[in-house]
Amino acid sequence: MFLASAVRVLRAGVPARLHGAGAVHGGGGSSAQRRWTSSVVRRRRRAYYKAMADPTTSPVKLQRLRERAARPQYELLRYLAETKVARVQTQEDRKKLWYDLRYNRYAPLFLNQIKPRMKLWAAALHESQLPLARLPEIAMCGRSNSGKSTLVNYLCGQYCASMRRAPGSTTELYFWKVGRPAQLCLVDLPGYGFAEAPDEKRLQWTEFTLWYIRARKNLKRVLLLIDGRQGIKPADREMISYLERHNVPWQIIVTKSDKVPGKTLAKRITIMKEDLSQFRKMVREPIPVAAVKRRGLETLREILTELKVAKEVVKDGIRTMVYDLLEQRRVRNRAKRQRRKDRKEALKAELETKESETKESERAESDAEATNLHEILNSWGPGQTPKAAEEDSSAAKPGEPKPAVPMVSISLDDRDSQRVDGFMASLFPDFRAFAAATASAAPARVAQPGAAAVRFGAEPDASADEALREEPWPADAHSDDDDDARDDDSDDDAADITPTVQRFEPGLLAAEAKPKLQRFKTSKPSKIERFPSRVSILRPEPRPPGDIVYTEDDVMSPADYAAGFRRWAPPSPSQAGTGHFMAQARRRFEREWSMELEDVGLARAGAPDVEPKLAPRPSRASQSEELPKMPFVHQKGLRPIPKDHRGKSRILGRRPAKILKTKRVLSAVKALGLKYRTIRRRNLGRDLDWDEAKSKWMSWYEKNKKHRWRRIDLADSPKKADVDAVYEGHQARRLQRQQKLRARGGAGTDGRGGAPQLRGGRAREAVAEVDETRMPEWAYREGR
Ligand SMILES: Nc1nc2c(ncn2[C@@H]2O[C@H](COP(=O)(O)OP(=O)(O)OP(=O)(O)O)[C@@H](O)[C@H]2O)c(=O)[nH]1
Ligand SMILES: [Mg+2]
Repeated sequence: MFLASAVRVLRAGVPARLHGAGAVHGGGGSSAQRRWTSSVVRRRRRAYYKAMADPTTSPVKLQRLRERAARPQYELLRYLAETKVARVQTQEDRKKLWYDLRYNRYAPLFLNQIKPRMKLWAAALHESQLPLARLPEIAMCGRSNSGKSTLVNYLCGQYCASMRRAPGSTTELYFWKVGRPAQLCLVDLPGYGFAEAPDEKRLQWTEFTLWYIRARKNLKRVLLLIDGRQGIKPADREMISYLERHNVPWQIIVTKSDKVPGKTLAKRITIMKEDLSQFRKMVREPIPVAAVKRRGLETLREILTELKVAKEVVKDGIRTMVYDLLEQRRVRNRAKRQRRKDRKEALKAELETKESETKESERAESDAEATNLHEILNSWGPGQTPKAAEEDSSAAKPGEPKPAVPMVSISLDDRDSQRVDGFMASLFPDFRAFAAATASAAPARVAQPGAAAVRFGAEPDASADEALREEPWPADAHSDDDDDARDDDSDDDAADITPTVQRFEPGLLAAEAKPKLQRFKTSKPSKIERFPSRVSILRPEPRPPGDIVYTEDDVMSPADYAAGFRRWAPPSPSQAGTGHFMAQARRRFEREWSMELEDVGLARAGAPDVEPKLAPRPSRASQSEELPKMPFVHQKGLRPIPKDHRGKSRILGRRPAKILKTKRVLSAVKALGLKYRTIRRRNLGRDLDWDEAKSKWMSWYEKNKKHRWRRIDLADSPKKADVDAVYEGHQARRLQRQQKLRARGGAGTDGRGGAPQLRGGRAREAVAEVDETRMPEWAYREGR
């Protein structure tokens, strides 16, 4: 009695009783209970430590012992008890679940949308088939049959991705856009490990999946799905180390939690946490979910909602939401470009103001000079620099003849040109004719803005003109250092008096008057980098050649071995065994990535990479006549294709599907379709029993849910109290039936508690009565 109650407490996994008044921590409960529990735990721990010390213990056994001895985290137990993710334990919970699944509408809130749309965007098995990197992507990754497609479906409350009991249902990368507007992309990856597919295909998708995970830039997170019943397997560890190596953020989702008792699940997750705490790219702790029971998905939805794309851009007082990564990037780049442009313009404006200031000051100086031009010309003598002339003029005696000026450089602007022209003409009568001749001889003489040089002299000299042409006019006679040298040169010219007159040309000056802002010219890149039109890849890394599955990071070095790390990886190649390395790695890869299947042992036995353990039982047909080994439907019937005739025979159909499991339909009612007959009834409820009315309601719901949601909203759903009554009725009838069977079976039971072995007419009777969905497990097993 006491033992039973203690077991019930443990099974229920109720934290209040277990820990608050707990069996483990003490306090509350009877002392006997406390002693009993702790001694069990102590015994288990002792067994675990002993097994650890023993080097011959297999890792599987060690793991099992560790799980038994582990103490589950209190928070986890609490979470499981609150969310009811784990296997149901009480009748009340079972009832509630049954009701929820049957009658509660499933319209989850995900990405702040009710039952968001789920649209297939692309199915890819090659780089060129990948969709544009427009949305943040979340990849579902895990071994085959771990429930990836199911999770994608149930997260959105839709049933778009195909799910199957057999592993290998997903053979391509499926990109599902979620939401309207789409805000997230869920990627359903094919599973690794054993799958019902040819080896070549399997390796192809594994390789492409690995490449995708490594190279996709907008992959925000990888959800690594672990089957709650099996825990982390070597293949999962390999995947984790792969993700760590390539810096991909990941987190673990423990699926099919509804199949594991709460306490076992809590222990398993506690151990998982302990083992995985060292990995730096694990973004969150493992989350248990039971997708088909719709439990524990809310937590995951919240986490994924954080990763959705929805950026707010406010411009000119208008708020816009951007639901696209590329658009986001474009907006960001545009803003960046605008900032750069603004900065450039500010700099330009600053420089212009500086330049105009200098120009102003120069003009002020030149104006001052121009007013004194007559005085200067009168005061300067030949062969003198203006400076010397100034010095001389101070010492010159009044009345003495002043020397002529060989050359003067004066800053002028085009308004002064007329004045200068007239002035020169007054000085030299033949100035105009000479200037016209010079202009026609050398028309393109470059004049500099803000500065004009005037040379005075008796005769125009061709050689001097040549010299002038060679020597460009100073760029800026007043500011640049290197132009001082040129000034000196012109002084030398002045010394061997070759005076010549150069006409000041206002037109040229005006054309060149625009300041050239050379320093703002940025060198443009020869090739403008654009977004790639289809794929975006983090690095332009080449795909690995088809055959290489392992790199040196994948192997276990002797140092690793000594430290006890990465025991699951193949050993690194040695001097002696280099040639065999790849073959060995491949073999190991194949072995480790094959998974333990839940209930398809038959398929496993036939799989090419595993030695068949059991010979398949010869069927009656094969005993009587020899069937061809590879039957193809041929023109002339079922026959194998002869090797040498390949290509000549016409294949009309595919090989028949491989049967993984045969399930006997024991319910005659169901087999004959009596209950679910399709005869149409006009009756809207009268004369129908509850089951019929309910199925009618459900079919009406199915028919209307797509386009007439409002009608459904307005209609009432079945009342819980009625449903409860029906459920109770079910249970009672079932019990009755079982008792009847037991009583009738009597001697016919197989000694295992009431599984009857009936023959002939009685068996048929029983078959007609027993509901198939409620049959115990033994009824499905092979050979019964
Ligand atoms: N009880 C239970 N069954 C589940 C759960 N999730 C998935 N399953 C079942 O597991 C089986 C496999 O599911 P899938 O979603 O096809 O698995 P998968 O990982 O996509 O498999 P592959 O595409 O072959 O890699 C289906 O029969 C599902 O009903 C769960 O949370 N609870
Ligand atoms: Mg799938």
